[in-house]
Amino acid sequence: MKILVLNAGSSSQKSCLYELGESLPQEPLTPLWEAQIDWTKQPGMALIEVKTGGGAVFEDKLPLDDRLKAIASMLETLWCGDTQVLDNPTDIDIVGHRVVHGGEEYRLPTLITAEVKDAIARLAEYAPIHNPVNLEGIEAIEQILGNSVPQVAVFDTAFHSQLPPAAYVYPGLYEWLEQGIRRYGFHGISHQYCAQRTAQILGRNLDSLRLITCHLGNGCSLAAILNGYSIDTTMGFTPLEGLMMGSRSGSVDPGILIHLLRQSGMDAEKLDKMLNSLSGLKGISGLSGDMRHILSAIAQENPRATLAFDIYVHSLRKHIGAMLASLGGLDALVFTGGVGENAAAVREQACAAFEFLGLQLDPQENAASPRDRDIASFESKIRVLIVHTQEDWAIAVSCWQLGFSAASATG
Ligand SMILES: Nc1ncnc2c1ncn2[C@@H]1O[C@H](COP(=O)(O)OP(=O)(O)O)[C@@H](O)[C@H]1O
Ligand SMILES: CC(=O)OP(=O)(O)O
Ligand SMILES: [Mg+2]
Repeated sequence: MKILVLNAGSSSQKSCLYELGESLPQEPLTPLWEAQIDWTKQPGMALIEVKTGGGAVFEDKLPLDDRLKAIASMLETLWCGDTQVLDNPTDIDIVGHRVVHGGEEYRLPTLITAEVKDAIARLAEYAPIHNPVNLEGIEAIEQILGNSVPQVAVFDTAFHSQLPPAAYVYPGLYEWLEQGIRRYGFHGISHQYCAQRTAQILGRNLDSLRLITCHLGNGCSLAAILNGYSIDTTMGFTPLEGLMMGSRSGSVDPGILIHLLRQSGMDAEKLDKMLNSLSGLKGISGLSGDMRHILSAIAQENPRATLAFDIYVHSLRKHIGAMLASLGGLDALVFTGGVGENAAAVREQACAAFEFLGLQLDPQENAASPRDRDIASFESKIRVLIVHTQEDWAIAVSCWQLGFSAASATG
């Protein structure tokens, strides 16, 4: 089965093609083809990068005015040119999409229909920098590949759909809950994949493990995972709550928002932009939301970059402490996402706060940032792992499990 995966983020559209046979391999497969469009790296331009399992590469630049055209150009490299891996677009059996907000209704991978698309559009109100671009990917496939290929939405909220009420009900008005204002949690595809991979790496059963998974990418969240179930998480009704992030504030006193709204000239749109796009590492450093830029500015003794890093670590430690309390103990702390997998200084400083529990990193292993490895010292009472998140692979597996093929879907 040939499975195309689209993972749309606020700044990029990533895509992979996997081929899966009749049984699921133990380890994630390397995609036959991988591509990415970066919408923000160069102002006014969409940068396309493609590589194949066979080592072919392709790069292109298109004006940003027509995003659909850029997506079409990216997908064409599947069946044309040096990166060709398919004879024909109709060779694609199924397309899987990461969809960030699935609300209360969508708790399982779901075949996309007009009704599902309406729900994704409706929920864009709560995930304004995510759901619209997820929908854009779905509509691009409809236009480029037609309606005969089945499309599946895999929701980032799904893994957290069994949180206990005390973790998902906000202590505001009871009516909030009746209106669907509750904690949903996000990055579920990544948290679930990393939990399963951790159990595999440790040679333990997931159903007897207490884990905290730290997804630290552009967006950042933690999950407290008990016996394979998410029982608490730091993101909430929207992907804005919790940890300090690249350009998002994470949790701030809601009184600040009331104060800002009362100030002349401040409205919901401006607040949205301020909290989602101009805050976090970017807002504090005044430089960038990219941890690599923050670390190099710290090396140049930039005081605002240092402050941004210190707040990031403080927020991370504090929220790990909260997840620890929800779990009542911990077998392994897991780092994933671009920052979690690569920034040794973040892991070192976060872990230092938990030495009193007998958690101890192996400093050399930590400095080397190895993928899918236990980096705790031999004596450590809590294991610490780096797991390379593979959301696209997890989406492909969900599609495979749904058991669709172009043949069965079209009868
Ligand atoms: N070598 C590195 N050292 C520190 N941070 C890194 C490194 N590589 C990537 N990052 C960070 O990872 C972030 C992106 O993480 P990623 O998981 O790819 O994000 P996304 O949420 O877009 O999927 C970047 O903003 C960057 O700060
Ligand atoms: C849900 C979310 O924050 O996703 P991302 O980290 O991709 O922005
Ligand atoms: Mg991501």
